[in-house]
Amino acid sequence: MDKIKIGVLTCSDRAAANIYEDISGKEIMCFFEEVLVGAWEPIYQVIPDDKENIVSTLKSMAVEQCALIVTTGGTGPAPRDVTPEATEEVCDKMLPGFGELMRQVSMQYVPTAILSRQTAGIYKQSLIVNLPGKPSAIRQCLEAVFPAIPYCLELIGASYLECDESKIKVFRLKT
Ligand SMILES: Nc1ncnc2c1ncn2[C@@H]1O[C@H](COP(=O)(O)OP(=O)(O)OP(=O)(O)O)[C@@H](O)[C@H]1O
Ligand SMILES: Nc1nc2c(c(=O)[nH]1)N[C@H]1C(S)=C(S)[C@@H](COP(=O)(O)O)O[C@H]1N2
Repeated sequence: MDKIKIGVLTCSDRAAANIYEDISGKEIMCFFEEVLVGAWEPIYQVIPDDKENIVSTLKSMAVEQCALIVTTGGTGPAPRDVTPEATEEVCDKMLPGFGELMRQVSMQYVPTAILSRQTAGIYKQSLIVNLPGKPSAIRQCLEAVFPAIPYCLELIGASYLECDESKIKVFRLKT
């Protein structure tokens, strides 16, 4: 069987300029390494907070057949935070429940969770999910929304994600 491709896109001026190491993108890959069973490969990029660059990178990851594309960073209210706008520009359909749930869960950890405009949506046969830039936000958000991701990928005709049920429970409709 072909390896499932997962796009990991860090949107950060400073990580892209090597001012700090991109810990958050690596944390996303660690999470998938733990919960997925079976072959998968990351398509990983670190780019600055530039809307046109984010739009074209999301599209090229979809063309490379990434079933899932997870972004980190650029979801806040600062002038250069444009990841949600780029995601909305690319997507055919938005899935606002992802952002709603991630903000709700994040509020248990930080009161500033309300500042993230993170969202999710479908572009062709790829699911795009935005996460905040903070390394600690990665697991808090992914653990909350991941259970719905395998079924979502099935509904859009993307890949079948096999998961380690001892690490994470996922929802699938019984057929
Ligand atoms: N990819 C990352 N890897 C490691 N630490 C990060 C990353 N993104 C953000 N951080 C940390 O979280 C803090 C707050 O992130 P901030 O919201 O300023 O980042 P951003 O807007 O996503 O990225 P940047 O400001 O570099 O363009 C940063 O000061 C940094 O310590
Ligand atoms: N789980 C979680 N969510 C979080 C945070 C966090 O530390 N943990 N940081 C908040 C802060 S301080 C900001 S400004 C916004 C946007 O962050 P971003 O621009 O790095 O994406 O995410 C928010 N959501």
